[in-house]
Amino acid sequence: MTQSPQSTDVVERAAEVLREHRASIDRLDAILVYTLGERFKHTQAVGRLKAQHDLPPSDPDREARQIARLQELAQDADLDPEFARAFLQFIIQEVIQHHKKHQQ
Ligand SMILES: O=C(O)C(=O)C[C@]1(C(=O)O)C=C[C@@H](O)C=C1
Repeated sequence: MTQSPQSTDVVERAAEVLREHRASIDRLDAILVYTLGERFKHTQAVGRLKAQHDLPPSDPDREARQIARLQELAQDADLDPEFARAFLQFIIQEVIQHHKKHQQ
C-alpha cells in the first residue's frame, strides 16, 4: 500500500512538536549536569574528609541504602529501577576513584 503524502500542516505540526520535546530535553539535560556538578562538590568534600580521618573510600552499607532508596524513587517516577541502580552505581564508582586519589 502506498502512503499518501502528508499535508504541509501535519508536517509542520510534527516539526513543532519535535522542537518542543527537544527544548524540554535540553532543559532537563542541563538540570542533570548542574545537579551532578553539585553532587560532585559534596562528594569531593567527603573525599577530603575521609582522607583527613583515614576513612575507607567506599561504604558498601551506605551504597546499599542509597540504591534501595533510589529504586523506590525510580518506581514512583516511572523510571526503570534497574537503570536507576546502574546509573547510581556508575556515579559512585567514579566518586570512589576520586576518593582514592585524595588518599594517595
Ligand atoms: O557517603 C559516602 O561515604 C561517600 O563517600 C559518597 C558515596 C556517594 O557517591 O554517594 C561514594 C562512595 C561510598 O561508597 C558511598 C557513597
